[in-house]
Formats: sequence, structure tokens, C-alpha cells
Amino acid sequence: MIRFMRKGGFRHTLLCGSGLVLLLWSVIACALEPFVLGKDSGFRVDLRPGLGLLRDPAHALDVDSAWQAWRDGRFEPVADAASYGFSHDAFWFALSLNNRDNPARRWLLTVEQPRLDRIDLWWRDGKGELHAARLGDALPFSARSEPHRYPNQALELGAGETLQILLRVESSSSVQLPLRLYTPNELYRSSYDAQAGAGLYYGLLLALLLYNLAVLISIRDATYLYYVAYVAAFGLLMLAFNGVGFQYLWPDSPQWQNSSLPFAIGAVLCTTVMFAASFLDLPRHLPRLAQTLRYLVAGFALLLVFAFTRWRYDITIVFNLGVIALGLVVTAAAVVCARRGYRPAWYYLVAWTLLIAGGIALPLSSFGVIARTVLTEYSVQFGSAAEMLLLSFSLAYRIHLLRDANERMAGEARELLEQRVSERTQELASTAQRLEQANRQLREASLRDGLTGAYNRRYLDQSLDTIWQAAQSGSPLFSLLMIDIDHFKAINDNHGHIAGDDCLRVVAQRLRDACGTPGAFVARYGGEEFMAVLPGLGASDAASQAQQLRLAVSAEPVALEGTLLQVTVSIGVASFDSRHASSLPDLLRLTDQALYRAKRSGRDRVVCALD
Ligand SMILES: Nc1nc2c(ncn2[C@@H]2O[C@H](COP(=O)(O)OP(=O)(O)OP(=O)(O)O)[C@@H](O)[C@H]2O)c(=O)[nH]1
Repeated sequence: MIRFMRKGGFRHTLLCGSGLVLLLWSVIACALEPFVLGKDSGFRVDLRPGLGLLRDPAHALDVDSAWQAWRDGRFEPVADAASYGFSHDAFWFALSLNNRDNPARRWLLTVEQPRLDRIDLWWRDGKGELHAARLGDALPFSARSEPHRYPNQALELGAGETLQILLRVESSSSVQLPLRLYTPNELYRSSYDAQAGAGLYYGLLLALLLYNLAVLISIRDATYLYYVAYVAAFGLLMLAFNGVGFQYLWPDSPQWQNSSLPFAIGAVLCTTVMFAASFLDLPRHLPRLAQTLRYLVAGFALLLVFAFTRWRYDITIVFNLGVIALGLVVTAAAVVCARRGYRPAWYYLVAWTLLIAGGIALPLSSFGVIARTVLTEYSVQFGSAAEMLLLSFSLAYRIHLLRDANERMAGEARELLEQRVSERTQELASTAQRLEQANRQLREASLRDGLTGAYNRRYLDQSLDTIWQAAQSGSPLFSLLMIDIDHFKAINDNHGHIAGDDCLRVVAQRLRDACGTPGAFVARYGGEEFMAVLPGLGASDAASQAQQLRLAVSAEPVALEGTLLQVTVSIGVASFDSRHASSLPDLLRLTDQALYRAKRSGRDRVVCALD
């Protein structure tokens, strides 16, 4: 009997044997120990203990020869939780299933591995009818009997009935066959926790992704970009890995379902390395390693295109090896950075350690090195959720550290600037002081007579103007002394002009030393004539001051060219009195007249103008 069944959009041809053949078959097939469903088995039954396996590396068997191989007893019992790693082999599984007295009739044969590409399924029911179906993610999601992330096929198996089941598995992902039998209610009931866990996990990832995306937009830090890309890649990996993406996001794209896993593993590899390099500041701490990692990431990124080709099986292996190798390199780099005192590296190491358990367990279990258990199945989710949370916290901590460092640097720069400004201000102040002093000296020099050091005529004229103005406006008391060296021409003539100059200097100094009245000063009036200005002194005080000056000059002889010379001066005194001098020239004339009289009356004397 030939029966055609339509399943998942394609047609299988089924062969049914005659009643005699069936009888013979059941006798022979029963040689493989039947898996018995009893009342106590419940509604969720692990079928692996009843499975027989036949590997077909050459893909030489068809369904008839597989049935024959079963009859020939060539199927080996399967170890619990057996995993066969990445393999191009075809795997044939045989199962004789007997419902002794379990009340359920409708069952779902469920493969709890959502990534197997293709599972061909044949079963012979109690009436000897042969059925066929196809499962796996190479078919649209709707091909499944129930819309569940695990591929499943509905079977009728009432109490007292037996099914002979044959499965052929072929996949570009790692091969294993966690086969279970559920009633439909039990399948959904047992998925509640996993569904809630998945909701929590993806909700967490989405929240982390959106939050850090917002931070990225706000602060435009490249590390956040890599982190967001990493979380997105990891989320995609998980969606592809556990079949949730196929169930909810791309149920009609088996092609993408098959490419998504190798693509996501490659993307996780690239983003992990980029994030680590940026977070650990490797260009600063380990520049050569950072450069090498950049090239490697570029290489792996190029390999991503192979996820969409028939080489996706090979590229998955390459990416998994890359995850292990670069995972170790990045961990070592984090240790080096941490030991050099870079504090964010410690956080990274803790986070990374959380993930490593799951991250390394995943490829190891894929290669069949370690057994696949619930822990290895979900360790990536547990580890990655904790890792991403910690990394998100570490990113904020890192920004905090950077801000502290910036503030410290800004503070140091401010202090340096203030110090420089202060130094410059002090320099400027001292320069201004020196300038002021130089100006004062210059001003002073411009007011002094170059030969004698006494004030010059310019200063005298300015001062006389000022004093005259003051006298007009209420400070009338002041006197002038016109002082002339006696017989100076003879000194020049007898001792020379240089000696004459020396004599002028000595006389000027003696006059200045003796002129002790506050505000009084001596100026060179011209030639050998000096004028002493005495503010605040009336005629009699001025006369006595004049006498002191005269005596100061003649007190001791002047030494000129080895000879001692007695030098005297004649002094004319005039005090301000508006009755006799209505102008400054008048007063000067009076002073000059007094001097003239002092000369005429014998020299070396003081004569007052109004005497
Ligand atoms: N060495 C020197 N001589 C000067 C300077 N200025 C003026 N003399 C001289 O001073 C002399 C002034 O001489 P006189 O005006 O005749 O007066 P005197 O010889 O002092 O005689 P009496 O004033 O009458 O006592 C001149 O010979 C000038 O050349 C100067 O700067 N240096």
C-alpha cells in the first residue's frame, strides 16, 4: 500500500507492506527492546533510553535500507544526553514505542533541539500503516504540529498500541537528539517556566540595549557603540540558538534561521573583541595586541558572508574556535591591564568570567567534549545576562573614572595656569617696578646737572614756577640764595679746566650737604653759580642758612691736583615779599643784586637784598 502524506509543503512517498510482511516486521523489529509507556510514565517522557542509533557517514542509506538495518540489528543503543558534535554524517535513530496502559492518546514527538536542520521521520502504526513527516528548521515554522520552539510531530498512540519510529537527522549545527514525548497540554505546561525565563532574558537584553543606546547617543563614546553592538549580536545569537527567533521573528525564513546562528556567533566574536579592546583601552595598554586584534576582527567580519552560503557549517566551526581562542586572549589582556592598575579591567574580568563558563561550555558541548545538560543549555543565558549587566555597570564606572581623571587633569591644568599667570604677573610687576625705577632715574637724571650732580636749571625753573604759584595762593614764605664761587676764573687759569670742574663738584657737594632745611635744594644756576631754594624760610632764617652754606664751602680747603686750595663763595639772599617783587624775575633780580653787592663788598660773604 502506498500512502501519500502532505507535510510542510512537500510530499513524501510512503511504502506500506502487506499484512504478512507487517507481522514478520513486528516480530523482527521487536528485537530492539520496545520503550514502554505505562500509567506511571506521566505525560512527559524522555525517549532517549529507547533509541537505537546508526551512523551513515556516506549518506548511503535510504529509508528502506534503514528499516532493513534495524531488522538486521545494526542499531546501537544511545547513551543518555549523547551529543555528536558538528558532523556531516546522516544519523539514523530507531525507536519501538509501546503504550501499555497510559490513558493519553494524542502525543507530540518532540525534538528538544531547535537548531537541527532536517529530521526525516517515519513511523508505522499498529495497523501497519506507514506515515512520514519532516521536521527541523530547514522548514517553515508552520510545518510543526504545534507552534512551539521545539520541532514536534503529532502521533496517535492509544493504550495497547505500538509504533515503530525511524528518524534521520542531518544538520549543519551540532547533532544530538534529545527526543521526548509530550501530550500537547504537557508540552505547553512545561514550557511556561522556559517562556517566562526567555521573556525575562530578552526583556533584560532589550532594556540594556535601549538604555546603552540612549547613553551612546548622548555621550558618543565608542565603547558604548561596541557594547550596544555586542548586546545586539548576543541577543541574536540567543534568539537563533534556542529557536525563539524562528518562532516569533522569522517563522517563514528557514534560510535565515539556518544562517542566523553562524552569523550571530561571528558577530558576537567581532563585537566582543572590539568592545574588550575599547573598554580595556588596549591601544594604550597593549598597542601591538590591539592592532593585531583589529586585523583579526576585520578578517572574521569578512567571513560573516559565509554564514549565508553552504559553508555555514565550516564557518560555524571557525567562529567557535575563534570564540575560544580570542576569549582566552582577551582574558589574558584584561589580566595584564588589571595588574597594571587599570581598575575597570577587574570589573571586566569578573563579568567575563561569568560569561566564559557559558561561552566555553557552548562550543565544547557542541563538539561533544562535554555532555549537554540543562546547565550547558542555559549557562550562556545565565552567564551572559549577569555579564552584560555587570558590563553596563562597569561602563558607567569607567565613565566615572574618566570624568574623575578629566577633572583631575583640568584641576592640574588650572593650577598650572594659575601658577603661570601668577609668575607672569610677578614678572610683569617686577618689570614695571624696574621700569618705574628706570623712569624715575631717567627723570631724576634729566633734572640733574651732569657735572656736579646738583639740580639743573630746568628743574630750578620748574620748581621756582611752582613755588611762586604757591606763594601767590597763600604760602608766601620762601627765599632764594644766589651763590657764586669767588675768583673761579683764576682756578681755571692756574690749574686747568679739569681741576675747575673738580672744584665745581666739591663745592656743589658741600652746598648740598649743608642745605638741611626740609624741602630746600641746591641747583646749578649756570657756570660757577648755584642757587639754593629755601621754601618756608623768611629773610633772617634764609640769611643764617646762607651763612652756614658759605662756611661749609670754606670750612676746609679743596684738594686739586695735589694742592690744597682755599675756596670761598659769595651769596646774595632775597626773600619773597610782594611789596618789593611782584614777579619771579623781580625776585631773581633782587637776589642777583644782593650777590653783586656781596662781590663788590669783598666776596666770601652773605648779603641780603633788602639790607
Ligand atoms: N672749569 C670750568 N669753568 C667754567 C665752567 N663754567 C664757567 N666756567 C668759568 O668760570 C669762570 C667765571 O669767571 P668770572 O665770571 O670772570 O668770575 P670769577 O673769576 O669767579 O670772578 P668773581 O665771580 O668776580 O669772583 C670763567 O673763566 C668760565 O670759563 C665750567 O663748567 N667749568
